[in-house]
Amino acid sequence: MKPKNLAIVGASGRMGRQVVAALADSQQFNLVAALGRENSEAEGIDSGVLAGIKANGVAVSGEFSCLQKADVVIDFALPESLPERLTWYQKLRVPAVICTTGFGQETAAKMQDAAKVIAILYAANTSVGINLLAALTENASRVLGMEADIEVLEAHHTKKQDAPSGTALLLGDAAARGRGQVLADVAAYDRNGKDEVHRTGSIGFASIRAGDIVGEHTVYLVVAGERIELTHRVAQRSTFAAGALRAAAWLAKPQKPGFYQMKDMLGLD
Ligand SMILES: NC(=O)C1=CN([C@@H]2O[C@H](COP(=O)(O)OP(=O)(O)OC[C@H]3O[C@@H](n4cnc5c(N)ncnc54)[C@H](OP(=O)(O)O)[C@@H]3O)[C@@H](O)[C@H]2O)C=CC1
Ligand SMILES: O=C(O)C1=N[C@H](C(=O)O)C[C@H](O)C1
Repeated sequence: MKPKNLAIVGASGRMGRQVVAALADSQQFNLVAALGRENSEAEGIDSGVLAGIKANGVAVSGEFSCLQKADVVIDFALPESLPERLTWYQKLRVPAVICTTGFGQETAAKMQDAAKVIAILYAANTSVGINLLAALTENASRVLGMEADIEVLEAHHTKKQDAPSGTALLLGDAAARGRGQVLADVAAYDRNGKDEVHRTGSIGFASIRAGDIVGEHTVYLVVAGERIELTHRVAQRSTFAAGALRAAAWLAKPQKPGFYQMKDMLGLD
């Protein structure tokens, strides 16, 4: 099959560099644009060199109009400018795998609007294992019902800017759905100073930020006398890059405009 033209947004970041490195020997994709923040220190530097591989001839740029060359984009940039980036994807009709976490309701609504025009796959975590864990969590929560206390613990590196992680929210959402709740109604993010430290039926979140932990998540489902701990650990960031490329290949098949998640690609529903 003819290789697809791929653009990476957030090319200079920890994850962007992993994606660029993973493309070095790709038969599936041609890297056609490596985008980032305007006036970034990385602007003009070869994205291959930045990624620690040999030069690939694609320099980091802040010029989003070059997305017109792309069949699909993978976005691993930060949440602040995600609304503007979504406007570009929509305007240039480029399907997008969005991997950014830490954005609010308004940006989430903007993503749903864009998905009326283009295909968007949103993945808070592109690893296959986490998406299986979400399915297991939903199932366990369904079986245990309101009898279980459910808590999500996540651990990440000290450079991570959002908490709880997008993945913790994905898992909390799966747990809530499993027992017929809406996460926003039952989430407990901060218990410090609260009169009622644990509310029955709540889903609690706790975050660790330490050293260079790539990404670890555990869902606790605790009933009287026993507990289940569903844990996933990522050993290296290339796991996320591989998942994002798999999602991009699926989206560029192409898929119809719409909002997709990893579970759609993996056939988990
Ligand atoms: N879905 C998943 O599986 C995963 C998701 N993530 C998420 O991906 C995001 C990035 O993580 P990580 O790579 O560690 O973060 P980094 O801080 O290392 O990288 C962020 C990147 O975004 C760029 N950027 C910042 N602001 C803008 C902007 N306004 N426009 C375009 N680009 C911008 C930065 O450019 P510059 O260098 O110039 O500042 C940099 O290239 C986070 O939200 C993280 O939670 C992370 C891992 C896995
Ligand atoms: O910022 C990170 O590093 C990660 N972010 C994602 C999240 O917020 O869930 C996914 C992964 O755990 C790594």
